[in-house]
Amino acid sequence: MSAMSPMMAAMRAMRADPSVVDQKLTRRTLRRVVGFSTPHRRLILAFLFFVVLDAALVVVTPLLVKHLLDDGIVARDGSVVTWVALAMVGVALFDAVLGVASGYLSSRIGENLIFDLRTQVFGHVQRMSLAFFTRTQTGALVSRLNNDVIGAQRAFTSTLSSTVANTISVLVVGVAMVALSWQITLACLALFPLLLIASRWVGRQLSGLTRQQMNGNADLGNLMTERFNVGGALLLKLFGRREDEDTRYAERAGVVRDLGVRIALVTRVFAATMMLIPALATALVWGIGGHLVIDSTLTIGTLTALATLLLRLLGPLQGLSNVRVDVMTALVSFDRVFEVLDLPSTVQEKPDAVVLPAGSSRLEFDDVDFTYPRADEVSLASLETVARAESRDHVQVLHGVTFTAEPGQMVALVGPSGAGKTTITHLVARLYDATSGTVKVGGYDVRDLTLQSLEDAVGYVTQDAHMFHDTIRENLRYARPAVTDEEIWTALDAAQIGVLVRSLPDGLDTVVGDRGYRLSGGERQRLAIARLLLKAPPVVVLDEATAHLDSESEQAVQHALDKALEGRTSLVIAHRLSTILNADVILVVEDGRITQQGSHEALLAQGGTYAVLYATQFAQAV
Ligand SMILES: Nc1ncnc2c1ncn2[C@@H]1O[C@H](COP(=O)(O)OP(=O)(O)OP(=O)(O)O)[C@@H](O)[C@H]1O
Repeated sequence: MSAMSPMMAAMRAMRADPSVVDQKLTRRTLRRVVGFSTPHRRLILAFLFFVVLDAALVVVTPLLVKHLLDDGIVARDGSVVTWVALAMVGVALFDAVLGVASGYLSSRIGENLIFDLRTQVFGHVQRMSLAFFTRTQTGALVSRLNNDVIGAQRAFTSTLSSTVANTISVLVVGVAMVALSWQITLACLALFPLLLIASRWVGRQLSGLTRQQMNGNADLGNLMTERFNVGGALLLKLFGRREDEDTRYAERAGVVRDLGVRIALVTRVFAATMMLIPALATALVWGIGGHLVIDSTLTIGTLTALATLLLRLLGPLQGLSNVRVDVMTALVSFDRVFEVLDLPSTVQEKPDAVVLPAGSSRLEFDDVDFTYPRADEVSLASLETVARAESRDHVQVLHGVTFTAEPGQMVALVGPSGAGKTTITHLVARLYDATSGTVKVGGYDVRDLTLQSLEDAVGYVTQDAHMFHDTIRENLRYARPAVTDEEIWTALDAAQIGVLVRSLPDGLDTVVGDRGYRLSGGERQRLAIARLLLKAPPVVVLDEATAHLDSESEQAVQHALDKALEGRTSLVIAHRLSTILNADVILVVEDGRITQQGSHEALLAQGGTYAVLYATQFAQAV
């Protein structure tokens, strides 16, 4: 009568990992689960009402059969036969309607719950600091958003309904059977422990095998995502490792295949047992009952009803034997979702944060120290697989960084690789927070500002300017959704990429591939500059492309940049001679410290690191 067959439900429950029962579930988890269900309590109550009614209906048909046999057929009363047969039709119709109604309610509740959980987790994850994303494995996170959310939903639909339905069924059927013949009921019940032992054994086998199978499948999935993204596929080709990859994949796929066979075998053994025990019990009922009928202690109708009821007891009993694992599995899923929801972001907006006045553009670093946060501060161990080993403290990356960029000034950062230039730029828009010292925009400590107003004020163009897999138009509208096509073209022209976009057959509707891959480095950066122009922030942070562009694109990018930085305060990681020549202030970053600062001429006259850097990195471009 329930939507899922008892056999299927039992198998699913057994595949669940029994170790989940050992998990500690706090009252808090339960309270939160109840909290999530509260908005849907009316639906849930209606649903439970239907489930209970449906479960109680289990005994009606067998009792009708008894009536039909004893008072109709044996008593040779045709009207009873007709009446009972019609009643059976009525019960069947009623049951069908109940099934549809409870199915509808169950999916309404389940889908609402998935919706609530999904939107909350998505909203929360979006607001995590960048540190979280640098640590977390995307696959693990996506799986948490998809699988666990669905697992949690099960608690409310299948588990809740099957537990309630099974309990009611066992009670109602049990009472009916005892009322009909307590002797036969007892004899049958003696067989059920056998069923429990069998299902426990299969459960243990299956959960172990299933866990291995899930890990195996995850392995296969990871291998494919790593190898089949553009970067991985490129690496694979460049190193000519096709055969090795074939072997590696075949090995892992082989493990999954063998496990599949073993799981199927255990499942068949279980299915056979599930068929055998009811068959034995039925033989018992007919054997003992048959004698009782001959002795006239029992009517034929009662015996038939008992035999039918017996079969209806089996599924619910089986379901209840696994209820603990079932409920706990669902609750563990909730716990795993809550774990993500509870992870605080290291970059938080203060409750009394103020909005940065429009046009504020003075940028100031005052004695800023910075150490990248440790894994346990920003992420969940369960969302990263490899980084677990790393638990040592990170070394300090920035030491007492102090400088000011007055409104409209261009400040260039130069220094050896790994010196901390990118890290400095990350502190401006609070991608990370300084460990000590202050970063100010427009005279406000960035930690006192609303995140939105700070993000609106600071625009970034990174080296690997990311584009979503969408059209050029949509990628540019990301900067300002209300922008018109005309404004887009103006920005594209200013960024020196208008001609190229016009020459594309689909123009603004051209889809830029995953990570904007179909564009060259220079084109992608110019597109990113157009996006920045549309956003028009007063402060610009720019990481110039290191790749050598041909002189034409070099010039185009240069013009685009001139436009982008015009009238704005900018912090530029400089790789180009013209940038350092144009910069108002150049900061030389070495080992996280600013060791020299001043104009190009002044620094050159000072000698030291700058003079060396200039000679090695920039001067050959002259
Ligand atoms: N997410 C991170 N977690 C931990 N350490 C990091 C992280 N990002 C960078 N680092 C470390 O911080 C130091 C400074 O890196 P940063 O990227 O700021 O240097 P950079 O001067 O921009 O170098 P490049 O010119 O090569 O880009 C490096 O030692 C780097 O290993």
